[in-house]
Amino acid sequence: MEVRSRAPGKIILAGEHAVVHGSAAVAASIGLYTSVSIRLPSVNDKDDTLALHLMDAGLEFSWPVGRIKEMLPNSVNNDASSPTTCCEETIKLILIALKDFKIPDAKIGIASGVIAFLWLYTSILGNKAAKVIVSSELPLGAGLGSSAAFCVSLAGALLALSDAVAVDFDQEGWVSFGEKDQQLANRWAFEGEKIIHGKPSGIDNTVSTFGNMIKFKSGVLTCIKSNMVLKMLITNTKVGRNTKALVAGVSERKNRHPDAMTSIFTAVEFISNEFASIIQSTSCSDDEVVQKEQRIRELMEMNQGLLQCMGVSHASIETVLKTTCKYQLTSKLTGAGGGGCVLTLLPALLSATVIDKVIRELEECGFQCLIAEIGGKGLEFRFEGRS
Ligand SMILES: Nc1ncnc2c1ncn2[C@@H]1O[C@H](COP(=O)(O)OP(=O)(O)OP(=O)(O)O)[C@@H](O)[C@H]1O
Ligand SMILES: C[C@@](O)(CCO)CC(=O)[O-]
Ligand SMILES: [Mg+2]
Repeated sequence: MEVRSRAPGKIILAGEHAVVHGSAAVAASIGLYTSVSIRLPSVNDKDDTLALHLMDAGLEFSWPVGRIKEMLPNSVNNDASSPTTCCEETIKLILIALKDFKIPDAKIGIASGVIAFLWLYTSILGNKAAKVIVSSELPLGAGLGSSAAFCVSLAGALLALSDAVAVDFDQEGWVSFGEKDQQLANRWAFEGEKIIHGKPSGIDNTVSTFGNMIKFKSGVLTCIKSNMVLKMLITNTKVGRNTKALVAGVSERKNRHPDAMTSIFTAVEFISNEFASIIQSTSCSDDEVVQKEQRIRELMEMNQGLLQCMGVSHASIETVLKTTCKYQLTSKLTGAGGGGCVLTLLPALLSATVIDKVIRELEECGFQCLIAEIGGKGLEFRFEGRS
C-alpha cells in the first residue's frame, strides 16, 4: 500500500521572530509543496528495512528495523494519538548513528530533518519496514517554511497509515483530514519542528497544515479572510542560513537587552494586527485599494526595520531592498532572515513591464525570483493502491 501526502510552504507577511516571543504574526500558505510517499511492503515481501530517500538533498538512508529499536528505545510503539517531544538524549543517540552515513559537510543541516523523520516515523508507526520518498518544490532553508512543510507532510502520511485517524481508503484523489485529525497532524509536525528549529512558535507548521491566511499568537490561530488581492514577488537571495541559529541569536539579543527587545516585539504586535485588519477590510474603489497598499507598504517597511534591529537582516537582503526601492517598491525579509527570501509587494496597478524590469535586475544580482499563489490549500493525502 502506498500513501502520498503534500503540505505547502508559507510566507510570513508580518511578525516573524517576534511571534516566537508571544507577539502576533500574519502568514499565508503558498502554492509550492513538499510531498511524501510511504510504501509499506506487501504481505509476502520479506524486506525488513526502513529506507528514506531525500530527493532534494540527494541523500539515501536505510536501517534494518531491529537497528531502529536500538537507536530509539523510547519512541517505538508510542501512542500515535498523543504527540510527544524527542528528548536531547535521543537526538544525541540518532546523531551518533547517522555518522555511519557520512553526510557531506555541505549537507549537514539535513541531519536534523532525518532526526525529525525518525522521531515522527517511529512514534506514529512504530518499528515497521517501509520505503519513504520526500521531494519538495520549495528551496530548503530559505525562509519559505521547508522544514514545516516536511514535518507536516510526513506527519500527514504517517497518520493516514496509523490507527490514530479514521480514513477512507477508497476515496480517490487528494483529500484533507477532518479538523480533529488536522490538529493531530499539526501537533506532531510541531514536535518535528522542535527538532529542526529548537524553539519554534508553531506558526509555520500551523499555516502549512491548515493552508489559507492566518494570524497566529501564542499558539492560537485565527483565520483571516482576505478582501484584497495581495501579490508578492518572492526573491530568493540564495544565501544559505539556518532558522535554529537565527532564532537562538534573537533570544540571546533579548537576554542582553530585555527592555529594548520587548519594546520591539510589542511594536511588531501592532504591525501584525494592523496588517491583518487592512487585509480583511473591504475596499470598493481603485483609490481605496491604493490607500490600503500604501499602508501595507509602510507596515512592511517598519517591520523590516525592526527585523534589522533584531539582527536578522543580511547584506543580500539589503541589496534586494535597494534594488526594489529604485522602482518605488517596498520589500521585507520573510521567515527567519539572515539571507533566504525577501517579499516585495506588487501593487495591483503596477505594469507588467516594471515587474519584468525589476525581476531582471534582481536576477542579474544572482537572485532567483518567483510569484507564488498565496493562501491555497493545506495538508492533503491520497492512497495510491492496496495490496
Ligand atoms: N525536502 C526536504 N528534505 C530533507 N530535509 C528537509 C526538507 N525540507 C526541509 N528539510 C529540513 O529542514 C531544514 C531547513 O529548515 P529551516 O527551518 O532552517 O529553513 P526553512 O524552514 O526553509 O525556513 P524558515 O524556517 O525560515 O521558514 C533542512 O536543513 C532539513 O533538515
Ligand atoms: C523565525 C520564525 O518566526 C519564523 C520562521 O519561518 C520562527 C518561528 O516562528 O518558529
Ligand atoms: Mg523552518
